[in-house]
Amino acid sequence: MPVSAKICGLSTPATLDAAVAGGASHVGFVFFAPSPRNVGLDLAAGLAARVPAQVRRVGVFVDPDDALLDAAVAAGRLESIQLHKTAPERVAAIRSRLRRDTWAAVAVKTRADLDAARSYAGAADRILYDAKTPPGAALPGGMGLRFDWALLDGFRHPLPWALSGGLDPANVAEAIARTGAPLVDVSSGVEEAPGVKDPARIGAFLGAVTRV
Ligand SMILES: O=C(O)c1ccccc1NCC(=O)[C@H](O)[C@H](O)COP(=O)(O)O
Repeated sequence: MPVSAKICGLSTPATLDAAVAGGASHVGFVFFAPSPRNVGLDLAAGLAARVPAQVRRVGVFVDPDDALLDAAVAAGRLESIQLHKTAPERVAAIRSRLRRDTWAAVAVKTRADLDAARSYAGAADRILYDAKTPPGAALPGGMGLRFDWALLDGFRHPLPWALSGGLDPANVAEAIARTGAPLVDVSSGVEEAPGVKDPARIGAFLGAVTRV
């Protein structure tokens, strides 16, 4: 089964085009003002128009309100909603109201953190395992942090899932081999600076995934 890849935090036509050309299955647009990858509605609309039918547009949010979701879904023509720091009941309500493929991010540092994934069964369509960022960090994701992949050994995933956190062109093949991830997600590992994606690194990441 081929492994799918999401390139997250895209904010320019050139890097979006590199993700599409390299075979990304998903492209992510961040709607979170403190992020260096935040896209406004106009930018999201322009980027969304470049995405071909076979690639899914994912909006990335941190416990969003309905007004932001509605505006972003319309502007970015979002097919999937990725929710960080959002309680299961709220994830379920968003999924029910928007009727979109809905991902719940689970922040992982210890094995006990994985228990949170179970609470999203019936509420979300997919779990995104991501590295837990330190207390007080400005962002709950996109910080290039990795968690111990061995924590996933033997874990019974309650939903379809994806792996993220500190992935890059050099380690993604090992990550897939080690965890069996069906979908991998990257942001800072394909950047030259926070929020500045590098088309060559995007191509290298997707090439490494394709060769698995
Ligand atoms: O990327 C951001 O700036 C961001 C901001 C707020 C919430 C989530 C965010 N990113 C989520 C992602 O999907 C990232 O791809 C994931 O955390 C992995 O990031 P990285 O470790 O930098 O590859």
